[in-house]
Amino acid sequence: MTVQSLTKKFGTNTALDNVSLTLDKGETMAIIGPSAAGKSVLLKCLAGLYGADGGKIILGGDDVSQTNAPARFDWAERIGMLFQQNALFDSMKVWENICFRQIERGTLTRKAAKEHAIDLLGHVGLSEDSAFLTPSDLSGGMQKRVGIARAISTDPEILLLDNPTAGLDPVLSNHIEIMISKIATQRGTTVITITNDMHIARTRYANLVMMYAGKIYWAGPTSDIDNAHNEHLTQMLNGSAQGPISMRMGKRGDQIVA
Ligand SMILES: Nc1ncnc2c1ncn2[C@@H]1O[C@H](COP(=O)(O)OP(=O)(O)OP(=O)(O)O)[C@@H](O)[C@H]1O
Repeated sequence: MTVQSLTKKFGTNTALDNVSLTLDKGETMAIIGPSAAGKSVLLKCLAGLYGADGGKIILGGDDVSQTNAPARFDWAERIGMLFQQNALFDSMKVWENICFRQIERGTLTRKAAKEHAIDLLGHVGLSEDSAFLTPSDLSGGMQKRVGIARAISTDPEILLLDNPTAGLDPVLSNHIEIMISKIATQRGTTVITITNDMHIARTRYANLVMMYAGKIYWAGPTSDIDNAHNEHLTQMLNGSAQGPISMRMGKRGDQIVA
C-alpha cells in the first residue's frame, strides 16, 4: 500500500495535509497522535469511506483515492475496518452484525453465517450465547470485541482498526493485541491500528506513524523510535507533564511549539 500526498478537507479544515506513507503486505503499523490529528480520517480514506481531495492511495497498483474508482468496489471486499464507535446495528443480533456483509451479499447462508460468527466470537473471547443478543445488551468492551470480530470476518487483506483496545481492561487488551499480531503473522494481513496505548504501539507494531494537525511528524520502524531524536515523538510516547501537544500549540504554521 502506498499513500502519496493525500489531502482531505472538510470546508476550510484540512484534516489530511499531504500525507505519504508506504506499507508492505503483511506489515503492521500503529498510528499515534493527539486528538483531531487526522488519524480516523486517514483510516476512512483508506477504507474508501471518504474520497480524497488530492493525492493517491495505491492498492494493488490501482489508485483508489476516489470513492468511485473502478477498483474501489473490489477493495471494499478486501478491507476490514473497526470503527472508533464500533458502528454496530442495534436492530440486528450480534451474529448478524458480525456477518453483515456476507448475509447482504449472499456469500454465506444464514446458517453458515451464524456458525462463522460464533467461531469468531470465540476468537475475541466471547461466548456463543452472546451471538443471540443485540449490541445494546453488551458492555462497551464486549461491543468493541464484536466490532473486531466483524472486521476480521471476511479474512481481509488489510485490517484497519480505530482504537481496538480503547475501553478494555489490560488483560483483555493484551489478548486482543496478541490476536491481531497472530492474524498479521499467520494470514499475512496488513494491519494499521490507531492506538492511544504507547506500550502497545511500541511492542506490537513493526512500524509507527505519528500524526499531528493532518500531517505526519514522524514515521519509521518502531525499533528506531528511541533513537529518533524527535522531541515530539518522545513526548507522545512518554506522556508529558505539560499536557497534550495540541494544548501547547501556538498558531505558528506547521510548527509544533512545545
Ligand atoms: N465528517 C467530518 N466532517 C467534518 N469534519 C470532520 C469529519 N470527520 C473528521 N473531521 C475533522 O477532521 C479532523 C481530524 O479528525 P479525526 O477524526 O481524523 O481525528 P483523530 O486524529 O482520529 O482524533 P481522535 O483521536 O480524537 O479520534 C478534525 O478536525 C475533525 O473535526
